Amino acid sequence: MHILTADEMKKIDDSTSKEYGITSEVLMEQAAISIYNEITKNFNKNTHFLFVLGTGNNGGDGLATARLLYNEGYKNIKIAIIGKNQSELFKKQLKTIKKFGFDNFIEINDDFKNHVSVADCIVDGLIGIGLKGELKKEMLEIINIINSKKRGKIISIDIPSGIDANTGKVFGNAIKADKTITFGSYKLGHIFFPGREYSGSIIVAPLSFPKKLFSISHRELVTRDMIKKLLPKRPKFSQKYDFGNVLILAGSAEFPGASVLSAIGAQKIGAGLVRLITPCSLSSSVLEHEPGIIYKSLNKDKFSLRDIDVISKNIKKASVIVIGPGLGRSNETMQFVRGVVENSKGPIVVDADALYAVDALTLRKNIVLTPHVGEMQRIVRTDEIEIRQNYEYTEYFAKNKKATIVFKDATTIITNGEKTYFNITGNTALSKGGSGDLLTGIIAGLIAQGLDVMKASIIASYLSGRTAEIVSSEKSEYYSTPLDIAKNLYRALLEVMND
Ligand SMILES: NC(=O)C1=CN([C@@H]2O[C@H](COP(=O)(O)OP(=O)(O)OC[C@H]3O[C@@H](n4cnc5c(N)ncnc54)[C@H](O)[C@@H]3O)[C@@H](O)[C@H]2O)[C@@H](O)CC1
Ligand SMILES: [K+]
Repeated sequence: MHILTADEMKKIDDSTSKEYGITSEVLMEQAAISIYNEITKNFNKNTHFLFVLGTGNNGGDGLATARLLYNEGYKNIKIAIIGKNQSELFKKQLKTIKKFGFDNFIEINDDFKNHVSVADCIVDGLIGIGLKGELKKEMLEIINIINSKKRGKIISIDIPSGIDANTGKVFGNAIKADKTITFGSYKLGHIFFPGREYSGSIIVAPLSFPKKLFSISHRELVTRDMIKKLLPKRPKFSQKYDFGNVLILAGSAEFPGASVLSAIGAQKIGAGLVRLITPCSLSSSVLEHEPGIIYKSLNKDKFSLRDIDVISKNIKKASVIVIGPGLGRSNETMQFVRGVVENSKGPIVVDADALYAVDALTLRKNIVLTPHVGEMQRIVRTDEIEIRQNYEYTEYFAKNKKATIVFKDATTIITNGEKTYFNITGNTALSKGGSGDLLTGIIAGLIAQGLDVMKASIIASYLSGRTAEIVSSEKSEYYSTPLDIAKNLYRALLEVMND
């Protein structure tokens, strides 16, 4: 599913009406019917509704929904309207609902708090994708009153009022919805925090927008359907060399564990051969976890440039190289990283400590960088808030450097600067040392099976996140470890395969 900016949505709306003859009135009626259907699934005719509406088309959707409910015998409906400049569609909807006999409009005065507290369901149609700048004071006060409500549910139309549809940022304050019903497709504000949290559960009502118009956006959400289509095939008539050869250059005396998790990740996702080379010896821990991993130690503390000669055959044979987990950041090791990248033309996953060498590397599209927030912040030299809420930085960097980036965060961004995918599976079970090393291994294991770096990164991000959700539903997000996730990867895989 494509993910849109507010402008892209407006363009689609415009084309649907001008080129395809499905007018904004029709779309608004469809929007209202979809909200009505959702409401009537969950609330009966005795429900006390309060519609809190602005005077733009978001408010117009609210008026049309209230009218549908009223017309079907939902009698306990109050409508509060905030603002003066009514859009044309809002004006029409106001006339229409009055024609149907509805007249229970309430004022925003001292009584408003009481109306809010007795409502079983508040429908928020204050502002949708037309939000401009910081919220006006009156709007802020209303949102504060609604958010301090102790009981009942809040449903937002299109996007919680106060959330910027392009970034997910809160403009002053925003409605904390239990559910949001949006139209056509997700907006960026639904999938980036804090907007993602304020939206509650999200329902996308398709309306009659022609599907092909959505290709206006180069951004997509990673979904299970997508993963099902992308998973590499495993033909029966095959052998291990058909599933690729992963070379993992990782670990140091100080950080031995990371390399093991990467190797396990590559193997458990189906790579034919996984070869792990570490500077120091950790044979018992590798073999304990997975005897199938081919393991070699160079019997030293850390990698340095001259090790390239020792492993050059392995570099040549590899279908993909992983470099970085647990390497350490000494100058010698950074030179080693550069040497490996310069000595290979194939795909490389550059992670963790190896990311410290990025400035000195000549990148290319088949090199994947997998930074977390701190690493990304350092790579693009900006502050944390900017980088987490501005996917465009990441896209720009990928385009400029001609690399593929997997920016690991609560909403993961996977981009080569031309196409961008957002993954929203996962939870805090992944906010632990080691989960990045595992992800890196999974990405490499998929590349080894013949996928391009973007596809491999999309699948790996989805599966590791989904496995974290499955495992933590039994063991909690506190308890679940990267090794638990590695060992349970098959459950997310089977879920996709059997879907
Ligand atoms: N785009 C589409 O394809 C469709 C849009 N529809 C609805 O139309 C909405 C967009 O309508 P509009 O473009 O009229 O815009 P909105 O109704 O989202 O917002 C405009 C209103 O918000 C107020 N406002 C904006 N910024 C403010 C701020 N900082 N402080 C206080 N008030 C502020 C404006 O004064 C105006 O009243 C969508 O969110 C959706 O609900 C639906 O009817 C279905 C089809
Ligand atoms: K809204």
